[in-house]
Amino acid sequence: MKEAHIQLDSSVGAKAAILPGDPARIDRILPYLEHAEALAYNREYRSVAGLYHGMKVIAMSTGMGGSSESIAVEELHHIGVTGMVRIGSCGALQKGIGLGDLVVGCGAIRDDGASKAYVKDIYPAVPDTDLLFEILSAAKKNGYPVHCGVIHSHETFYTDTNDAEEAAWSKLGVLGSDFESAALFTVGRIRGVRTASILNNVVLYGTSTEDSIGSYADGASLTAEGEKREIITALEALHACWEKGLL
Ligand SMILES: O=P(O)(O)O[C@H]1O[C@H](CO)[C@@H](O)[C@H]1O
Ligand SMILES: O=c1cc[nH]c(=O)[nH]1
Repeated sequence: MKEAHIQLDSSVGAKAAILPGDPARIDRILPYLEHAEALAYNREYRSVAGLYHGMKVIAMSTGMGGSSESIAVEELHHIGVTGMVRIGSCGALQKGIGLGDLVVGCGAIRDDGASKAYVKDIYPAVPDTDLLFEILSAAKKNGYPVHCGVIHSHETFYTDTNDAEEAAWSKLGVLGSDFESAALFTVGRIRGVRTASILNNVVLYGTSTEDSIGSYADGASLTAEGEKREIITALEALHACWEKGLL
């Protein structure tokens, strides 16, 4: 039977998945896959499957926010996926993180709602160590600018307190903000799924979030390059784990 939201079942036969937020990003993943086939498009969940150096991989969008992310993780887990890497976008919280630089979370602040629905927020949101190691190895081997540290997953943007909260996290050395990584790490850990998150920085610290995200949507070149970097890094890392029999 097909999963209710992602509309996929275990006949896909993939252990690995890369997870952008935006359904449009799926088109830009396709050139990296062989024998790619469209699978489903229900709500925010658009999926394709293909081969990456012999490894079957699903690319599926998860939409915006921790609740959509948590449903994606649960339903992909039900159909047999054991390794998931988010390829998202973020806003930098530190000067010195350039547009298109990769921000890799070694842990995420659980300022979202979904992860708290699973477990008290004293439980840490951390990625899988093997996937994290392979991500950093691949990014460094390819010469990509990469920053690894604590990231902040928040629930939404337009609250009256968002700017003040981000300034406070910045002072504490947090690298950047997204919406979904904390839910991905938390639900992945609880369900025994390997997860990790690579974020393409689309907002320089101290600049307008809305304008910068608009430029990214319009295909601005530095952030388009960052997106290519995160796709390649995610596929290489998943493949390395798959070859080692970890997925
Ligand atoms: O580009 P994606 O992967 O959606 O990631 C980021 O962009 C969205 C906000 O613009 C949020 O989902 C945030 O996490
Ligand atoms: O500034 C940003 C950009 C993308 N996603 C976020 O959560 N924040």
